Amino acid sequence: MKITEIVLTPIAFRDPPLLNAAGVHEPWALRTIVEVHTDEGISGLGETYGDLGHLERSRSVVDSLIGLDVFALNEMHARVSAVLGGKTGLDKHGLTGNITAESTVDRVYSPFEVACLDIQGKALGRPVHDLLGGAVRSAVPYSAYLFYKWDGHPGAEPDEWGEAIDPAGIVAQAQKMISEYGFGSIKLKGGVFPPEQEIEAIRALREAFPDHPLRLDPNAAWSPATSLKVAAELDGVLEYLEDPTPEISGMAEVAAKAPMPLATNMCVVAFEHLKPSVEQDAVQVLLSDHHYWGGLQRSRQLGMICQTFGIGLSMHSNSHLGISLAAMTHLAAATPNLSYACDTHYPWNAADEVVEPGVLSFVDGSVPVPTTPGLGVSLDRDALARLAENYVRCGITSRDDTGYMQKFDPSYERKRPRW
Ligand SMILES: O=C([O-])[C@@H](O)[C@@H](O)[C@H](O)[C@@H](O)C(=O)[O-]
Ligand SMILES: [Mg+2]
Repeated sequence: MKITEIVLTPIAFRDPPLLNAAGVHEPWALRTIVEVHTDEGISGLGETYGDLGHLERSRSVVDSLIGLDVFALNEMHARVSAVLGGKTGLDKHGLTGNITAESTVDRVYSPFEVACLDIQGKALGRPVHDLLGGAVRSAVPYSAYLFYKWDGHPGAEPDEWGEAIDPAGIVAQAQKMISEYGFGSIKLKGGVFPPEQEIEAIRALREAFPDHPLRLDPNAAWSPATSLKVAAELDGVLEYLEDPTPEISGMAEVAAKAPMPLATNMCVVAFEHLKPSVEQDAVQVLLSDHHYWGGLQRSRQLGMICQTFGIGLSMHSNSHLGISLAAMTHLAAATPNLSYACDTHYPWNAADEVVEPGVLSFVDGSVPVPTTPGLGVSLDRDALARLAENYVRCGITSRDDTGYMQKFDPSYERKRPRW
């Protein structure tokens, strides 16, 4: 079954003013929707980043993939690598860590792989998780992903989530999200306020939700010494502490004395980072993410590597829509050692969905695994056209949380570590 055409559509969807260690989310989040068509009339979907650099790199490989068999995924990876020729991508916001030339290939390749698995599944009449070894769970648990936030974008009406800039606001946000989605675990995005305030927020969450596992992720905003102080304060409270400090060596220094496991989606983001991390025992839980670990099959291989070295497995998320949610759910369903509830930004962006309703839903904090052929989702063409129009009109071409924050606070600087 040969690839005859590939269509890449950049889109923009509304995003609330979520605060993080790099600044604040802009009013629009960007993604690219990938459609792969074949000579047998079967098409597949992928979803990836929308930043211009990534979009251009993705566009640059399209011609080399035309004519390829949709089962020839090793060859597809090799062709993407050959076209990119060692180019390395860069995230302006810097929240996804040390991107390398190899992981740039994996990032570009990923949505094409997902679309080909969607096609393979449709051709075989089997869901994508069957192509990954079969589901070991019928529903995938996700966590409530809390953010400090403003009540709305400056100059606009307050959004439905309201303000969250202190422990009471964070607890109220958790209550709303958990009552709507039923999540059974909670992650707080930190690195926004001085660590003492974020410790207070975690304590308030513990009091309000005595049985929910809790995580805190300051995106490397703390020095190793600050990280160890926070870790000692939150001993027995966190299931893991995510990226307290920059770099593998810094994480190793903290991990040697911290009472809880350390997790990352920043210092180990490419296969070449695994060896030094394992040698230094820097990370006890890895957050996988098929968008940058080279698609679903490579993420399964990552799962096996983690199992081999006794590293726990969780899943990272950026702002995303339903094609990504479907892919994440199939992958998590078919990854036996994925023992933590996955992250998802979905509640923040669900209002602008690009797939037809009915397949994906949250039941008690979990997404029931789709059982129909392929990913199980199809595009809502009207929504795609609307979101593509947003992209053209919104004027944003690369996510820039720091630049957006500086519009309101010109003295704001990005510092890592800040405390
Ligand atoms: O969207 C955000 O602000 C997050 O901070 C995101 O960019 C991170 O990549 C991510 O969710 C994380 O877990 O570090
Ligand atoms: Mg993180």
